[in-house]
Amino acid sequence: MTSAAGAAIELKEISSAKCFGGLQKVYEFYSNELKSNTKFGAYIPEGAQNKKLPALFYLSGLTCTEANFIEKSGFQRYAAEHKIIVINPDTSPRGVKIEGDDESYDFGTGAGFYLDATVTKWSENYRMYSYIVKELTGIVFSQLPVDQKRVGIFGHSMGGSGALSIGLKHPEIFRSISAFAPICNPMNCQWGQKAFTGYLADDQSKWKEYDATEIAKKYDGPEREILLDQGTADKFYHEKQLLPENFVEVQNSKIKVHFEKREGYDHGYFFISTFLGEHFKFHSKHL
Ligand SMILES: N[C@@H](CCC(=O)N[C@@H](CS)C(=O)NCC(=O)O)C(=O)O
Repeated sequence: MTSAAGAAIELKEISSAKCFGGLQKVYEFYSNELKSNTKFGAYIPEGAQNKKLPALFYLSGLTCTEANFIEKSGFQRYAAEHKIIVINPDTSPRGVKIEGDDESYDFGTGAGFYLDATVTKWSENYRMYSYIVKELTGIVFSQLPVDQKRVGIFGHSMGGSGALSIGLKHPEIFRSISAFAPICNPMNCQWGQKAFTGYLADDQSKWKEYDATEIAKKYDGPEREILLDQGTADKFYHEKQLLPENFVEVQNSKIKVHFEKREGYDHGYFFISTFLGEHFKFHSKHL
């Protein structure tokens, strides 16, 4: 979808609250990609009335809706300080009732994995990749005061996988990338193998299209510095669901990874909120 098409989509404002001088909003609309209603958060700092501001898209992890990041991270303080609009979508289609979509926390509802499913049962609705890259960007660029030339992406866990893969696949949209405890090499971990088998069947060439480490190996776009934070007490890191070292190893002349291991931090929002300020500083420098 282009931003012109995005302009025609009607957004319903679900809530709006003043926060650090700006407004934390939640919008809902009917997504043509997800064939269902979907919500997203939009934090608009003070000052956006007069000029267009840079924007950051934040992708959440397994089990999250748009609410987790809005309510638990405290990001609004940094977005207000750096004057950055923050957009955060849901993690899957909702309310579409596909058999099996609620059987586990790591597949189906709350676990869209930011890909376009090819398996028939899921392919009508589970199109989170196209939703983010085409539809949501089209809407945001046409309806919110965003400077399209200054847009970055970040995320957590499954959303970190989405941020790394979408950011590297679309350097023309996203100029800066960072991630908290991302699933870096989904083809080689249980979460990823379960999701990719379910959504994409056995075609490994399709899997590679959504695997950040595989995408990085082939990356030939503009030079990118990536900030990657990983807590050392993260149980999913120890269970080898995240595999950040595999991604770091692929660094080349085009991709430089700032890999920060954070002593004693786990996988949750206390970890995210502790290092969020550094991520905003990082994006602000690159946008
Ligand atoms: N529910 C799962 C873990 C899922 C999980 O940790 N999700 C992370 C993203 S991967 C999250 O952000 N959860 C929501 C929250 O902490 O608010 C479990 O019990 O093992």
